[in-house]
Amino acid sequence: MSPLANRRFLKMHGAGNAIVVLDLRGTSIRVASAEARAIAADAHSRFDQLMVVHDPVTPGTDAFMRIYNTDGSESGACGNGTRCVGYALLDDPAMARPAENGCLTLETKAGLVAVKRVTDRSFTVDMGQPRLRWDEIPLAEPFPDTRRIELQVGPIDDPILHSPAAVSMGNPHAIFFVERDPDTFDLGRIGPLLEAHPIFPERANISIAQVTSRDTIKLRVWERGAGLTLACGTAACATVVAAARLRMIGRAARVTLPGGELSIEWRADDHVLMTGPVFLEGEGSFSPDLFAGLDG
Ligand SMILES: N[C@H](CCC[C@H](N)C(=O)O)C(=O)O
Repeated sequence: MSPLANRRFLKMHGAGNAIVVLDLRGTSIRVASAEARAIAADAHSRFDQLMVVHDPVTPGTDAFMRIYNTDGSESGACGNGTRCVGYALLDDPAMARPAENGCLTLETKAGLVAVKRVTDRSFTVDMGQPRLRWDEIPLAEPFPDTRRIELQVGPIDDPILHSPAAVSMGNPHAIFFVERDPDTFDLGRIGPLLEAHPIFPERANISIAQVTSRDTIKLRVWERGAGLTLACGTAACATVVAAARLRMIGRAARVTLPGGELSIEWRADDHVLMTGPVFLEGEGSFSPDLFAGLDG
């Protein structure tokens, strides 16, 4: 039987991004991709991202966090999920442990992030520094200027979308800036075509953004490994960085997504701060049946 059977999880969302939080600290259990897919497929534990909390690896950090998408793939970052983990490790009766001045340092395979409570249902995450060089994003070709890369959708002489910005927040993002409402684009059709485009050796999250003022952006996202979601924290961060690099905004903006609003600031020290809501929907435990017949 899977060691995940009967383990407790929190069902949450961050601005509509469906998140499941699982605490595996004190165990050597690792979640296999097939197990993550099985959890995502279950109505009670369906998620856009599964956030798994493990014992800390690097001294001075509070936990190591593994992040799984709906398709079982792993990501180095998840902004909305990190806020939910902040709630779980600071406020959940079973998961909470004392934290230095209410701030947690979490490690992922992409680096360190820090999360703290702002109010009982709002958290701020220091998402670290954006990665802007082509080989850090990564891209398959050496674009010297990643503020606009050569990629387009639609007829060569009249593209529907073209020249996206490329940014990594620990995970790869391509952001198309458009003049009209992002909702008028069929991202459900365009997203999967671009997610797996050869220019993105690790695939990519695909965003369509409209800068609506010097400090407001309307954003729609097709997420790598999860599809259309109601919000994507790292995409919001990547979009603010990209828009600031293109001088379309200052260094801070309110980003409106279908599931809610996130406040993003690209601080002068190059760290990107994201503030947004968390919602606890409930808790549950994984039925053993979920993992029946899974190999490995
Ligand atoms: N799908 C993303 C991970 C989750 C990002 C998103 N949910 C967020 O809040 O940042 C990826 O594979 O890079």
